[in-house]
Amino acid sequence: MDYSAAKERYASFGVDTEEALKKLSATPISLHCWQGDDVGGFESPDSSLGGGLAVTGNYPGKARSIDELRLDLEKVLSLIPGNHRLNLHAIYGDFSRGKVDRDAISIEQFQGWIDWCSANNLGLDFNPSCFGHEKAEDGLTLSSPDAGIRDFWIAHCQASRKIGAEMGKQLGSPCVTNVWIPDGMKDLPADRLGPRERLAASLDKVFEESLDPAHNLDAVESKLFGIGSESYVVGSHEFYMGYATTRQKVLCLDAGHFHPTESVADKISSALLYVPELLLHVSRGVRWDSDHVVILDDPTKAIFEELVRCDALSRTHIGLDFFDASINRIAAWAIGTRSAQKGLLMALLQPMSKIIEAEATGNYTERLALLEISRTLPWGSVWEEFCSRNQTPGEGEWFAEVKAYEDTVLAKRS
Ligand SMILES: C[C@H](O)[C@H](O)[C@@H](O)C(=O)CO
Ligand SMILES: [Mn+2]
Repeated sequence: MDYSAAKERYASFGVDTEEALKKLSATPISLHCWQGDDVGGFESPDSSLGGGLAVTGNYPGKARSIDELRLDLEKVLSLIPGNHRLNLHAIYGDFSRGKVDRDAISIEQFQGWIDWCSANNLGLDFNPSCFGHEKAEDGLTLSSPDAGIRDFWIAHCQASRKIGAEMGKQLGSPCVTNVWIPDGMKDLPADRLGPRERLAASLDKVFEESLDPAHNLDAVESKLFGIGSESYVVGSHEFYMGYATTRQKVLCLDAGHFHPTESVADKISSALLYVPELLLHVSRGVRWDSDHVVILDDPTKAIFEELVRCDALSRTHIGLDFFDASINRIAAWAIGTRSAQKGLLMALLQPMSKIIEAEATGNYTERLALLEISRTLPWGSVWEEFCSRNQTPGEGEWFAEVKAYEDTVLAKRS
């Protein structure tokens, strides 16, 4: 079906496709840099991941330097319609002028990224990297019983916020600086309270300096468990829900950080009542926090439906969090980002006024019927129109471009 026919079909359900396209266009997705090199970073050539994170696969062509990562990101951006952001971890700084430990990083290591983002019309988000470091080897950082270890990671997170604020200032768009720590225990802890008290105190120190929210927004991310923290995670959902509520921080919901049967979408409306803003890490856990590439599955669609139904797009920062080294990494980025955008578009195209009217009048039969009917409305034609208006390849075209890039660029990386 061509776009004008699709537009008419949607209009018959009271949906304005132009309005949906406008909203989709105004919603950036923050592309996570770490899909490009399996969360390696550029601190040292022999970096190890740690922190309960795992990347499997050995597909050829991973980015080995900042230049290669930027080249790959430029390719990915050409395959994704709209204007977006880059989400950088601290380990992706430019350390070519000499190693700087995490507690001493400054804007110096990140100015190159700011300049590149500015040239590519991208906003920038940031994350302290509290893993893959000798001071995180026992799996404890901000909640460690060792004050020296805590102070080191507090300094790293403080430095990261300042870098985030400078990124936001220079690029004219607030940087979301998201704190995630791996802290937890493999086996049953005797003391669950102490580490949480220490984490809250450490975070209060991290956030002590007030920074202009026009430049930096603080986010905190919970987790259910990781490899080596199966029995106890200090920064659990309840911990951060309480922390973000009492300190009015941005709450990060990672779709892989909950029990597989829990609905992340259902958490959105509750969290919005208590925290100022949300950060999403759109991800796909397969049985656990496996960080599979995002696809247009039901949990992903449900998250975007909730954002639209809660009218929460202006209070939500959408980021991605997956890393798959078993498939072409450029394709992984393109599939995941385009799927997130498609999920959002589908949600924006739902005949909500009719569905809400049915619900308000107690007509639950019509509500269910409309939800089912909306699944087969021609959203794909509206998506193709969005790609074409943004001079990006449509569904039938983008993969050939990835293949060509693999042959001409990735295959030459040994
Ligand atoms: C790289 C990590 O995925 C990221 O920092 C964090 O967001 C996470 O989800 C850890 O499981
Ligand atoms: Mn995450």
